[in-house]
Formats: sequence, C-alpha cells, structure tokens
Amino acid sequence: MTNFSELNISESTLRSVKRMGFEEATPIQEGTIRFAIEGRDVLGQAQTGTGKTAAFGIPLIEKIDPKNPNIQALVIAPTRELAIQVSEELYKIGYDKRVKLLSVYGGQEIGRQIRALKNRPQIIVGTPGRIIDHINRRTLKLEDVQTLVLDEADEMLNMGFIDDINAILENVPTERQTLLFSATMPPAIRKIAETFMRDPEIVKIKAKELTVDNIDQYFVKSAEREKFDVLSRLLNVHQPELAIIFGRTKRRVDELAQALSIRGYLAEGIHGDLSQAKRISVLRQFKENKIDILVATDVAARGLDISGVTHVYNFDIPQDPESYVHRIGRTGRAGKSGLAVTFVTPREMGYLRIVEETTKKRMTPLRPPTTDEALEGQQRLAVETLEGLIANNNLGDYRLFAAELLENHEAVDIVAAALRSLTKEPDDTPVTITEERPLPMRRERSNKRSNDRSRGGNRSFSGGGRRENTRSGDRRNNSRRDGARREGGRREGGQGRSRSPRRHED
Ligand SMILES: Nc1ncnc2c1ncn2[C@@H]1O[C@H](COP(=O)(O)OP(=O)(O)OP(=O)(O)O)[C@@H](O)[C@H]1O
Ligand SMILES: [Mg+2]
Repeated sequence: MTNFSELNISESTLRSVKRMGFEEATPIQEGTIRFAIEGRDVLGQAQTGTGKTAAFGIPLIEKIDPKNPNIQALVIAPTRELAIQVSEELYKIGYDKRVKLLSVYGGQEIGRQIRALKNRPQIIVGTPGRIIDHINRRTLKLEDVQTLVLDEADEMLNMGFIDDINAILENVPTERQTLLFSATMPPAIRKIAETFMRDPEIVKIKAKELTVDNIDQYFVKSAEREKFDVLSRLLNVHQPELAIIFGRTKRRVDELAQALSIRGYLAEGIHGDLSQAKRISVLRQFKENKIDILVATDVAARGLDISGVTHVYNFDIPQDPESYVHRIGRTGRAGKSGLAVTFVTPREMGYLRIVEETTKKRMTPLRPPTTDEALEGQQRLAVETLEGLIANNNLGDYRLFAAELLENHEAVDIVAAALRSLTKEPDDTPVTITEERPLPMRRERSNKRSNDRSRGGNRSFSGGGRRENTRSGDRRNNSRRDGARREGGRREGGQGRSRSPRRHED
C-alpha cells in the first residue's frame, strides 16, 4: 500500500483525502493516479468497491484550475443515482480547493439545472440523456473541457448510450484527457477505448477472481414458483442488516417489494419507472436504515456505494456475467465482508456456469432452509433482542411486573412466552409473484440476441399455496426519457440479451 503523499498530490487534496478517512491508496489508486496526473489517458479495471471513484476523482480535481470559471471536466455515469454519488465524492475531494461542481440528470427540473449552470460550475457530472439535452438547449458549453471520465463505460455501452456518448463528444475538444473505469471490461470496451482514447495506459489490478474474495457466494436451485418462499426463509435465517434483492424486471421488483411488505419485512423497490423524487427517497431510507431491504432492477447494480449492505440476493439470475459481478459487488466493499445468494431455476443452470467461468469463482450450493430452520432463525433473533434489553439494564418498572408473573408461573414459561411474542412466526399470507419465464436454455456465451423475454409469464404464484391468474405480463413499456424525446421499446433490467441495449436512466 502506498501513502497518498507519495503520489504527487497537492496539499489541499491530501487534506481532503485525509478528512475522508483514506489513509493509504488502494491498488487501483496507486496504479492510475500517477499516470492520470501526468495527463495520460487511463483505462482502469479493478474489483467492485476498491476505490475507482477516487482513482479518477483525485487527478481530476488536481487538474482543475480554480481561477478558470469554465467547465473543465465532464464525468458521465450510466444512472442518476450514480451521477449524484460520484458528484458527492468529487465534492469531498475538491473541498479544500473550493472546486465548483454540478450534477445534471434526468427527472430533475431542468429549469433548476439551467439556473445552476449559470453559477459557473467547473465540473459537470451527469447522465448521457440529460447532458445532451443541455447541449441541445445550449445551456452546457463543453469547449473548455480538459478531462473526460466515463464511469462504468461498459454499462453505458450495454444500455445503448454509445450514440449519446458520440454526440456528447462532438462537443468536447479532442485535445483532452480521457479516463475510463469499470470493474468489468468485456471485449466491446476495446472499441470504446480505440474510439475515444489516445494511447491509453491500461491498468488492470490483477486478481485471481473478478469478484472480491470477501463475498461468500452461494446459489440456490429452486423452481420458479418456490423462489419467494425460499427467499423469505433465507431472510429469516440470515437476518441481514441491510440487503439488496435484485429482480429481472420492474414488475418483478414491484411485486417482490409488495410481497415482502405484506410478509412483514421493511422493504421498498427502486426502478426506472418511479419518479426521481421517489427513487431518491427510497435510497435515502435505505441508507438511513429506515428500510432493511432494497428491491431493485439493475438500475442499482452499478457503482452504488452504500455502507453496511451485508447481503445481496439475485432473485433472478442475471443474464450476463458482468451484471452479476456488479450486483453482488454492492456488498463486500472497501474490505468488508458480504454474502451473495443467486436463485437459479433448473433450466437456468447453464447461466450459472457461464457466470462462474467469467468470475473464475465457483458458487457454493445452498440447501433451501426448512420452515423449522427459518423459525429457529427468528427465535434466535428474539433471544438476541432479550439479551440486548437485559444488557441495557434499564428495565425499571418491568421488574415489578416480572416479579408478579414469577409468583404465578414457572420462570421458563414466562421467558418462553416473552420470546414467542418477539418472534416473527412463519407467515403464509398469500402474495402474488408473477412467474418469469426462465432465460432461454444456453450452454455457452454468445453475442446473439435472444428472443424478447420482456413479456414475462402469464402464470402467477400465490405464496400461500394457491394458484391464481393475474393479468399477464404484457405491460407496455413505459420507460421514459427526458422530455419523451427518446425512442421507446427499450426496457430496463436486461430483459433482452445483454448485448441488446437496455436503458434505465434519464
Ligand atoms: N484509499 C481508500 N481508503 C479507504 N477507503 C477508500 C479508499 N478509496 C475509496 N474508499 C472507499 O471505498 C468505498 C468504495 O469506493 P468506490 O465506490 O470508489 O469503489 P469502486 O471501485 O468505484 O466500486 P464499483 O465497481 O462498485 O463502482 C467507498 O466508500 C470509498 O469511500
Ligand atoms: Mg465505481
């Protein structure tokens, strides 16, 4: 590990980095900051949660001339939440230098952004659609940009943003520095590097596996219609502090969040059809631990750094291995440990193997817990709660009632009753989870598009053991983009094959 002071960084940035609690540079920071400060183009790949934001953020802030009021750096990210997060991190790094930043993203009132742009920010962090909008309105002038960052570049490719990026770059000087970062670099990224970069320094932090080894990875083989009950039991056994559950489609996410709430979990969903205000408020509640479970499409798979996420569940196995890497990477960040469980239906086992081949890591099979084991998990939680209350030692008046109870009952019965009242017992309130069709059978990786899976199944599963019909999954695609300017037909959450573009932004 290298000290930041050995990396040729100014005093003001060193102070900021120290204030952020960073003591030593992570390998990707050590490997890229030097080159980037020299002005080289850099393509950086390192595992999730290993500090890639500061790896581009520090040199970017270093290069800003505080006396120049023009926009000097542009950072493009695939999702709104990530754009917000990256701008927050850059703000912290540039704090001592008093660098002026602005994030621009879809779903936020454009007038407000236009007014903020008049305040002469020096760095813009944004999502492709909204950046283009501002360019077209002539409210964003990029001719002084010297540094361009593409965070999660491969995802922007997946989402079909390549045309947008091309259009943005027509407005950015060719004489510039380009930095491109992701935990995954599928072959197509090479094209981006060739098109947008000049003799880039390629920095790959070598690791045995693509995923971080402090995430324990499991899979559960389960029939589609049994998944939800297995998930509930797993949650009862694992008792995650903070968990993210990924679903394949927006409908899936809505249904899962609702079903979990019905069964007594504190869960909320997040996906691209929600208003931006709702997306932000759900994420805030999750960060503040007001909800324990975030149910999400791939909109939350990339880059989000939420401390304390202990568990990730892939309720549906992702269609492409990169998505898997990023999803599970929401846990086990910055050296912490985490646990990931991926559900796979028997027909989808081929996908599991492809994921394992890509990550170079085998997942451990997990036997679905029995109802008794799930109950035992909850009972243990009740025991812990009681022990915590005893340790707190402020039982005051309750002691009087306890003494009264003890006069009439056996101590063990009283404690058992207290435990029972604290235990969340198995709940079979019926819930509706519409079955998804399994992914098409597949044995090896190919770049061919599959059939459109976006329609989902038209069977439904009642978790209470009842089968019933609900509306079929033929919801129209109502993904929106800024000002309804964009084409429809592209769906969120990778419902097409990984190479067919999916959009979940703007
Ligand atoms: N040098 C450092 N020392 C300690 N913590 C750090 C350091 N650099 C970054 N971090 C912290 O590590 C966490 C992960 O960083 P970051 O979000 O930049 O990871 P990432 O590599 O971009 O991950 P992803 O691939 O998921 O986008 C953040 O909370 C960040 O504040
Ligand atoms: Mg990142």
